[in-house]
Amino acid sequence: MEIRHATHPSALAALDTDQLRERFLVEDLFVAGEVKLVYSHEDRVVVGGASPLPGTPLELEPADALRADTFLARRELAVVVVRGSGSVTVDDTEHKLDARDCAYVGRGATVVRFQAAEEGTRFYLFSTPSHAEFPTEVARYEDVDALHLGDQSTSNVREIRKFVHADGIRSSQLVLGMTTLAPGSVWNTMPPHTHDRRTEAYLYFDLPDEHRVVHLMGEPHATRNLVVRNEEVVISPSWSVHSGAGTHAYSFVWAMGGENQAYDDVEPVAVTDLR
Ligand SMILES: O=C(O)C(=O)C[C@H](O)C(=O)CO
Ligand SMILES: [Zn+2]
Repeated sequence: MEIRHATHPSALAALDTDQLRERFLVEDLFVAGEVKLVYSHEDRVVVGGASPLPGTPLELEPADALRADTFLARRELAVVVVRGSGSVTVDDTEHKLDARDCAYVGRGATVVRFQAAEEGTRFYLFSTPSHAEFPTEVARYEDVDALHLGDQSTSNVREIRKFVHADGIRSSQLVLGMTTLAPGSVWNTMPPHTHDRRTEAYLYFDLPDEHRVVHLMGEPHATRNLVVRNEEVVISPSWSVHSGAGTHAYSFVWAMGGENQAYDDVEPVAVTDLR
């Protein structure tokens, strides 16, 4: 498991492009036949990718950094299928998942196993510390209500689906959903925002290989950008704006952990105040 330390916002100005990417961008999360994990000290979130080959399941193992016998001894986990289809087995129960479906696994589950039903299946993992037990649940993409946001004139028509949240699948602190841009729309999260009480990670997916998302981060008065490929993650500390424009439409999984689960507890930043 890779470890990433927390960053004070004042450090940002001195970071060159490579250093900025090393701290906030997670590349190469999906490697065939492997589970890859990155532990961030920003709210102690873990992002990961499980990419099993058909017929060879992969298990979620505890890592040294957790000092625990099982990965979920003191944590909770959400799993989203970003490519292909398969299943997640939690202890003795197998949950079949299609593309874009989400499974929540609560604290205390001992065995979590990923199986691919087809070549190229990829499971995105997001985990936070947990101080209470909640049951394992599955949210099917098609069954989750879509919130329609944005406008064609501002190139940000998009659908937001909340999977794990205060009024959906219950959790200790984890909140997760998915946003999909309409064809021709490119901007997410406009106006951008910060949320001092939560760290957030965006996993961009369904972006053609020859396209990129230019993701804005940093304090609103001093933004920096990360050029992001398909299936890469940006970690946004609580002080960082997060918003992006693609050279093509795309989807992303947004996931948060921290002080509260209030989706609306944000500090919006007017576009005209961005620098
Ligand atoms: O496009 C959007 O707007 C989003 O998806 C915003 C995210 O849900 C978010 O940043 C939640 O804090
Ligand atoms: Zn946010």
